[in-house]
Amino acid sequence: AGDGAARDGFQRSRLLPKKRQQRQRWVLCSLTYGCLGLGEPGEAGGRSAASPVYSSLTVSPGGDAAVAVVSSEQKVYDVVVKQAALLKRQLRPQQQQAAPPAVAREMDAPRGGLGEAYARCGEICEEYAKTFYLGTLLMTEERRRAIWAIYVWCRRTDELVDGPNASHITPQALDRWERRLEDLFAGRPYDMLDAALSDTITKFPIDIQPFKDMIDGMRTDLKKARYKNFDELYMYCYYVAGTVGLMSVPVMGIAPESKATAESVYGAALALGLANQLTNILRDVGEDARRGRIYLPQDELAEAGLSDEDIFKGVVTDKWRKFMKRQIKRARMFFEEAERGVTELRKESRWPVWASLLLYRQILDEIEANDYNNFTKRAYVGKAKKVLALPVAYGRSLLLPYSLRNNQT
Ligand SMILES: CC(C)=CCC/C(C)=C/CC/C(C)=C/CC/C(C)=C/[C@@H]1[C@@H](COP(=O)(O)OP(=O)(O)O)[C@]1(C)CC/C=C(\C)CC/C=C(\C)CCC=C(C)C
Repeated sequence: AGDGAARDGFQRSRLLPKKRQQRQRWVLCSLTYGCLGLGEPGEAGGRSAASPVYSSLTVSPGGDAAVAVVSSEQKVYDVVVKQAALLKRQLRPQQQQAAPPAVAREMDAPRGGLGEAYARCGEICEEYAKTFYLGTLLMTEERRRAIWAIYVWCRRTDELVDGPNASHITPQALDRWERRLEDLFAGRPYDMLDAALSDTITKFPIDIQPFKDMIDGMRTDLKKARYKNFDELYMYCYYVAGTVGLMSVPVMGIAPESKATAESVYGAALALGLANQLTNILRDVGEDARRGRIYLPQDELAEAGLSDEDIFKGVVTDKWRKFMKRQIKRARMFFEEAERGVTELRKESRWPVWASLLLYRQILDEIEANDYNNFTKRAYVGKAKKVLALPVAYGRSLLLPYSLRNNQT
């Protein structure tokens, strides 16, 4: 169903009436302006109504402005629209309407079965992401357990390509992982941790598509070690991190008092995932290069007069500093885009999101403080700064949703 919908989305975006194309383009501009090297609005080369925002927007042979090649942003935006529509209708996709599996019902006792499965998810989450885990403790029990279950599925998926057995992972293994995902969405979990997610999807309107897309991202990671331009990198970041934002919104919930559209909240969640992943990439340039990987837009590297060899050599030069400044600026734009959306989440869900946003964004400051040496130094946010971020995050979580301030929507 997810694949079909994605195809529909692709077709739809090619055939969008002009007005809708313009509206979508505006929304996407707000997510991407500056991201293609454009300056601030009003700056020379900045965003204007005529700015070519999409890297792959083309003009048809007849000269008629048309979206002949759909950009990654457009494709992802179609997913956002679909996810938002599902949430609005509080409709579960067909796979999720299956009755809870017998195995899950038997396991619903607080200490045995499902209770234990969720507890194990919590332990894994605490082990890998302590600060985030602490943040989830503020959420209602049902939401917290659901976020843990999603976290564990994402972590396991990531471990397939990034963990100790990564060198043995084949596309076939990912196909098997995807079949397992389909089974758990159909109420047939394979193991205890899958059972927690299988239960979660019966409680929240979570769609399978972002999960499938994450697996697709891992497939990309197996075969692709270079990204031609930001459009390609954008797609990769959506697959491995933007998807996490889309999976999380139905659980975190939009505040009942919020006047924001579901689309804009999903857009913000996507932006936060992208911002986190771009930051992760910038922090890990040296580490990735040692594995032969360069998750940076090749065309922008070339524009800056840099080559793969320069990355492998790992010497900080003025060219590198200039290149990095541009990349950091882009990542910060996505964080900014996400901020408004966090205020629209349910009050009790905001703290962990603010905490992760503030902490992850600080990694960018640390890269600057290291004079852009991300080849041999790992940008790291110290304990004191981490601790300080928590009350700041808490303070922000008390703020009124942005859509309620001065009648903004
Ligand atoms: C509150 C919160 C942050 C919830 C998300 C919880 C969740 C389900 C996380 C899953 C993370 C995960 C294991 C993803 C697998 C792919 C991957 C590794 C992505 C990278 C994460 C960090 O990785 P890692 O732990 O290896 O990093 P360190 O090396 O330890 O630094 C990513 C960079 C992506 C993370 C993306 C998010 C957390 C998405 C955030 C967006 C939301 C929660 C939506 C919030 C809603 C609005 C409206 C803004």
